[in-house]
Amino acid sequence: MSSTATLQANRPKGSSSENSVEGPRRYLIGGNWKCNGLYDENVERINVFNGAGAIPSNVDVVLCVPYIHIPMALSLLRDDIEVGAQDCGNNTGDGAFTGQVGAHQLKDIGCTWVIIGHSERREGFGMAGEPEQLCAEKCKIALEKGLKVMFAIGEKKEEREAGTTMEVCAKQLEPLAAILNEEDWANVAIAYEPVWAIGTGLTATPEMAQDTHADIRNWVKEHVSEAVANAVRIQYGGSMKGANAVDLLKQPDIDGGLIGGASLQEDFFNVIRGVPQ
Ligand SMILES: O=C(CO)COP(=O)(O)O
Repeated sequence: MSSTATLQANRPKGSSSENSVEGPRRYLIGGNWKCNGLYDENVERINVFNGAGAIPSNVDVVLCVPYIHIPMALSLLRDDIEVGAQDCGNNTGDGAFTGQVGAHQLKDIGCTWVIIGHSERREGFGMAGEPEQLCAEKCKIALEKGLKVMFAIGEKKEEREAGTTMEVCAKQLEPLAAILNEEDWANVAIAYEPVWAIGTGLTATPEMAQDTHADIRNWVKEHVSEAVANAVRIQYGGSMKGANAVDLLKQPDIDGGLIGGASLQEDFFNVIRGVPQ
C-alpha cells in the first residue's frame, strides 16, 4: 500500500467544512455506505461519482465508506468530496483493543469525518449496543484527534407515536452537551435520523422533519448557546433520495442530509444538486 503521504496528496487541506458562525450555514451532504460493496464494486461507484458533474459551491460533501475501503477512496475519489468513517473506537490511542479502529488512525490515514452514534450502532445488530454516554465520549475523542463528527440521533417508531421524539433526542444530546466545549461544536453536525425512516422508504414529511429540526436547534440554544444553535448544521437522514431531497432541503432548519441507500448510486448527486441555490 502507498504511504499516508501519497494517500493524502490530492486531498483538500484544512477544514473548509466546519460550521461557520458567520454567514449562512453551508449544506452538508453525507453518504453512508454502511457495510455494502466488495472492493471492485466500490471502485466502480467511486468512478461513477468522479464523473457525476459539479458540486454546488454552498455544499460540503463527505462519503463514509467501509473502513477497509478508506485507503482506496482516499486515493481514487475526486478531491471535492471528503472521505469519512462510519464509526471509531473509544480508545484515545494505540493499545490492546482487538478489532477497534481508533480516531487517531482515521485522522492519520486522511479521513476528515466520522459518523458517531448511528442508530444501527446504538441498537447493536445482535451485539451490545452503544449507550448514550459512550457515543458522547467517542465524539469527544474523535474531535480531540482532529476529526469532524456527524453525531446521529433519532427516535424509534413507537417513540414518535408516543409523542416522545424530542425527549429521546434530548436524552441522546445531553451527554454530548455535557462533554463538549463551545469550540468543539464548530466541528460537529447533528444528523437527525428517525429510526423508522431508515432504509424503510418511509421519509418524514418535510414539515415533520422541519419541526423536529427546529426543536433540536432550540434545545441546543437552551443547553449549549445561541451561537452554537445558529451555526450547527442539522442533517436529515432516513430514505432521503433525489426525489424527495429538494423539499426537505428547502426547510429552514434542514442543513443537509445523511444518505444511506441512495448514496450507493448516482442518485446521491441528485441529492447534492437538490440544495437550494
Ligand atoms: O441510515 C441512514 C444514513 O446514515 C439512512 O439510510 P437510508 O437513506 O438508506 O434510509
